[in-house]
Amino acid sequence: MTDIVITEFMDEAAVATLKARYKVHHDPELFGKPDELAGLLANVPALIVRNQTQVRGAVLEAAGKLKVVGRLGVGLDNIDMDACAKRDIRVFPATGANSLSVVEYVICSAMVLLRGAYFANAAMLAGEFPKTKLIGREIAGKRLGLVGFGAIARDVGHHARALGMEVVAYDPYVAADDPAWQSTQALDLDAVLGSADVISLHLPLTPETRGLIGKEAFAKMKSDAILVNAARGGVMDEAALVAALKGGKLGGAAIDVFDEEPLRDGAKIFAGAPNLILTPHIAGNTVESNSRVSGLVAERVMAALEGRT
Ligand SMILES: O=C(O)[C@H](O)COP(=O)(O)O
Repeated sequence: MTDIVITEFMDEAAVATLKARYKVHHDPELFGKPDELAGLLANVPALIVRNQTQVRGAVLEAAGKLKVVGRLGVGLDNIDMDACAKRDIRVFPATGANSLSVVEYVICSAMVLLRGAYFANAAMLAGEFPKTKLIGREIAGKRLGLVGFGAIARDVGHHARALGMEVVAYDPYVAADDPAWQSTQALDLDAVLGSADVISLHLPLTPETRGLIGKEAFAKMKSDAILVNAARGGVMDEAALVAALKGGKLGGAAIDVFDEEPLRDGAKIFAGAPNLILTPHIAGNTVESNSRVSGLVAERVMAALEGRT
């Protein structure tokens, strides 16, 4: 009988650790087969997912013996947390374990877009030498505006300061006397949007944050600002982003997360938008973070199954 079902990719060493002690069913594509998943879960006490598996509705209904969900990441919007609580199912995210990968994605994207020097291969291969067209900007001395000031945002701020950036943030849920504000100026949302050279979103997707960065928010940004969204797609209005880029109202954007993933037909909306980097929700995924995330979740799931936590 299966003890643990894993529905998405997971570091092989961590899977081997689980297999040494438990009967494991690991299918990295199972997230796309909800009926098969529901059929597998009837007597299974532990489920391990990333963010593509929807842990709700029929899947939870079918999982009558489920006690533990391991989440190979930090966002919990793919898991019905209320339904899990009602069923006494404990959910263990990999808090902190992918932060550094997200930090590097944000900083790297901001540097690439500020510098503006890395999209010239076609011209170079055609024999051009566009030296005067590729004079970009330094990151040092620029203002980073963090929208959301949780653990990952703070880590981004820490690294940004090391590069000489000034860091400001908006987060109404962080108390005014929180020590985190000692190194970062708290501003209201409009002030962050209106004054930052690089804006990075670090918000969970909730009814309150859905669509927060829309047409009005883009209108407040500096026309040469860079936007990075490695948080959740629904937080930002994709059509408004494209309009801002096409209208010269925004300097560039790196977008890792989308309203609908994968993009499919939704990809069309981004066609022709300049200075835009699109990536498939991988800001938190590196070889190193996969190892840390998988090791942490494997340990937490085993501890829960063995009554050690
Ligand atoms: O919530 C997260 O931690 C990130 O979105 C990454 O999630 P993933 O590793 O499941 O893609």
